[in-house]
Amino acid sequence: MTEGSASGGANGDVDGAESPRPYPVNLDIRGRLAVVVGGGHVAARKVASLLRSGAHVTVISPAIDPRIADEVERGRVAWVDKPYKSGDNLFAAGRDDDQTDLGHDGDAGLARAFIVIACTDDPAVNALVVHDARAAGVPLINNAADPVQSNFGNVAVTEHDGLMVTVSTYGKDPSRARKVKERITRWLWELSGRAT
Ligand SMILES: C[C@@]1(CC(=O)O)c2cc3[nH]c(cc4nc(cc5[nH]c(cc(n2)[C@H]1CCC(=O)O)[C@@](C)(CC(=O)O)[C@@H]5CCC(=O)O)C(CC(=O)O)=C4CCC(=O)O)c(CCC(=O)O)c3CC(=O)O
Ligand SMILES: NC(=O)C1=CN([C@@H]2O[C@H](COP(=O)(O)OP(=O)(O)OC[C@H]3O[C@@H](n4cnc5c(N)ncnc54)[C@H](O)[C@@H]3O)[C@@H](O)[C@H]2O)C=CC1
Repeated sequence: MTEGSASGGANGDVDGAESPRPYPVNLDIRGRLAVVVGGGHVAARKVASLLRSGAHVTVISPAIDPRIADEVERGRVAWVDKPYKSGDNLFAAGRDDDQTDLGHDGDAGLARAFIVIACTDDPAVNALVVHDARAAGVPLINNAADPVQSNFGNVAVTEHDGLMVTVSTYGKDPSRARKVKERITRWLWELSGRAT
């Protein structure tokens, strides 16, 4: 049984009134190591939000989206320029602080991560990353293509004038979450327009 599957995954099925809901929190991840495996469109979005929250981000992928490349260029993201491989010594290129030294020879590569997000376009690789992250004791694990394998889900976020509003569909309809978030954003701007 996969982690969290008893409740349909942390952000999976939440149908009946008796089903447990995901526990909503605001996490302090400043200075924590976040490893994103995959470097495409989805990775670019996750990297941006991890950076906004002050995480130290390492991306493992043979290719990266221009938005990630830009952050690598600016020294804000460490890039391990190769396909994911279990147990690799992932001493991150481009930054030598302890946070991105993911392991020495023999260490499980992901062991120092606080958050791991698997978002390659290969389901087998994503599943392997989730497996390795669990084995390494990583606290927070997300498979962007499979909520049932995740123990947390990403949410749509809008911020305005000291307010943060987050929207979730329990993993069921991410586009709906984005659309509702966009409406809330417009509404918050309208409200603040009236207030002034
Ligand atoms: C479960 C979850 C896992 C997680 O990422 O944690 C997940 C999973 C999946 N998303 C899929 C598709 C898309 N997701 C987006 C966008 C967002 N997805 C986000 C979150 C989540 N997505 C989590 C649940 C959120 C919730 O509970 O509602 C947002 C809110 C936050 C963020 O990513 O930062 C962000 C909006 C950002 C914003 O603008 O605010 C778009 C683009 C769009 O809509 O613009 C598309 C293309 C839509 C299309 O194709 O129509 C697929 C199908 C993939 C496939 O078919 O291959 C899966 C897999 C599956 O559902 O099984
Ligand atoms: N959670 C979410 O918000 C969403 C999730 N998805 C899912 O996320 C996955 C990725 O989608 P996109 O980013 O649009 O794909 P993409 O094609 O833009 O990017 C895939 C990335 O994975 C990398 N990759 C491939 N094999 C790899 C390996 N062995 N090791 C490391 N990196 C590897 C590629 O180099 C590329 O950078 C898809 O499976 C899709 O189902 C899609 C849309 C939204």
